[in-house]
Amino acid sequence: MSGKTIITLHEREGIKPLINKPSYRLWTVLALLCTVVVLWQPGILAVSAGLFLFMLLWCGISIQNILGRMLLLLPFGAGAAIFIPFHTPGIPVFDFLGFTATEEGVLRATVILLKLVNANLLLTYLLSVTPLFVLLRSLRTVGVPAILLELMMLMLRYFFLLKDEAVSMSKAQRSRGMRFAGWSWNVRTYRRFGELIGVLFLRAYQRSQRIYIAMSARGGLEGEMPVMQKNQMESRVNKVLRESGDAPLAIEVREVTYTYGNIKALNGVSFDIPVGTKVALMGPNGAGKSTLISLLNGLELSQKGEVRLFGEEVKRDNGHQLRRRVGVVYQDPDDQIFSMSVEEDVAFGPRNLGLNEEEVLERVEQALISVGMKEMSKRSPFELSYGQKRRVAIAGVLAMRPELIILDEPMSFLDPKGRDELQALLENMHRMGLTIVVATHDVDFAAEWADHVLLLKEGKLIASGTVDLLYEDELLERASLHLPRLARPFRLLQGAGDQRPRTVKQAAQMIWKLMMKSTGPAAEPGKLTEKAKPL
Ligand SMILES: Nc1ncnc2c1ncn2[C@@H]1O[C@H](COP(=O)(O)OP(=O)(O)OP(=O)(O)O)[C@@H](O)[C@H]1O
Repeated sequence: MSGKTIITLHEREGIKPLINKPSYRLWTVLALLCTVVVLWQPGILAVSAGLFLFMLLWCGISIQNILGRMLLLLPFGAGAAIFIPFHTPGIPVFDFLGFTATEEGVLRATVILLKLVNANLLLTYLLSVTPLFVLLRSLRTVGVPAILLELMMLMLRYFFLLKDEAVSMSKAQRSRGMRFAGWSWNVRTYRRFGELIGVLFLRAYQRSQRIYIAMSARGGLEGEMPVMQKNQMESRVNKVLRESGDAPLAIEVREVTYTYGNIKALNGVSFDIPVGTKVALMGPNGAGKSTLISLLNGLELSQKGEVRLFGEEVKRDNGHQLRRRVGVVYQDPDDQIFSMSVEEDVAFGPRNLGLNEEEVLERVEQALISVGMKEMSKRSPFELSYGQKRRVAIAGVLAMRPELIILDEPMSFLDPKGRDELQALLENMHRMGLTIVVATHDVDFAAEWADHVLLLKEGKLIASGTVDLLYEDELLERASLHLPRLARPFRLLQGAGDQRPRTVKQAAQMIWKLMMKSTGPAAEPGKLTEKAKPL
């Protein structure tokens, strides 16, 4: 453990907690703190300080860390050492600058200093061996109200958020030549610094709004929905679907319009998505994809038209119930993760469903296994890589066991291996029976993965259908997309322009067939067209 570390976010190797159960640890420290407060014998306090120091070293806490925390005592200790001996009546011992220190005063100052040292050692032990989120949870066992703990967690999240925003802004500004050199700042530097602080709070505010939406989407702000209620609702919806005799539809969007002020983000959009479909939602920047996602999740309500999820119209009063059947994974995982450990974060949604702790833990384990993050369950999410955070965000949604899952640009910032793994995970989720909607700009991924494509442009649905849409040049042009890479070589080969390989395997088979067909020298299939010939 580094000498700088004062609190710990996750369990660290090499640190022995001495008392394994965090709540027992907390109770023991509290009991010892009370004992230290009531003791007035300097001898006993000195011995206990020695014992606590030995205990800390035995636990594996570095001496730098202990000394670092002792420095925090300096202002209080100095106050006790300077004032108390001279202000306590009793037998005089020595004079200093005209003030007389008394025997009782020296004894009292020594005792107070020893008490401070003991308390500091105990708190160092507690904070060093107990991850912060575990500590906060164990405060429940000493009667701290749950709401207060939630508030503390959120405040901590806000603190980390500000820190992250400050670090990324400072990096971005320094990379563009900004410098805060030394103490000799000029007016321009102060002005820039002021702007920086203002923008920092604005960004943190915007991010906290997004976190609020993500919490709300996982039932965090609307109180518990008992599982019974959810089951009852499911059976009611399924009954409606059975009685209607239609193919079950996961999503029905009818003439939906949504505006921000005078900007029409969605304009008369209509489509149906049957249960179990893999949908790619595509379109250029500003097409209205994110707005549509907010409507599908019931976070926003359409101003005209209607949205139905699993046969039930999304309204203000049932939005939060339907939302629990629809999981959304936002583009930036930092908007979605707010708890102090991976497992706490994944457990957030199931706890809001009112499940018992055993079932919550079972769901958390399953969700973490399915995204390959079981090993990291105790880690702090804020210390993970971007790809790992995205997996945690997906696990958090999977643990809610939704029937429809919507992912906003899930491939962004992932390395090629991460993309392959995410695609495999999406396939897995689909096999589990989920309907999946992925908002993406990645045509190659959409062509390979999706069953159905929705093309949006300037708030209008310009096409809805199978992935064949992704091979229609005119549509691609209108939607600012390009032909899937696997199909491009075929456009350059005579007689093969209509080939639409979705996977590398299909492309290889098509090439093989073309090679088999190829016999004569002139216009045989598979020969390069004029366009493709080298000059
Ligand atoms: N909060 C907002 N206030 C005002 N206008 C907004 C707001 N959010 C989105 N818009 C506007 O609504 C339109 C649709 O935006 P939306 O974010 O839904 O598009 P998108 O397809 O998700 O874009 P991108 O691919 O860039 O994420 C855009 O013109 C955008 O400027």
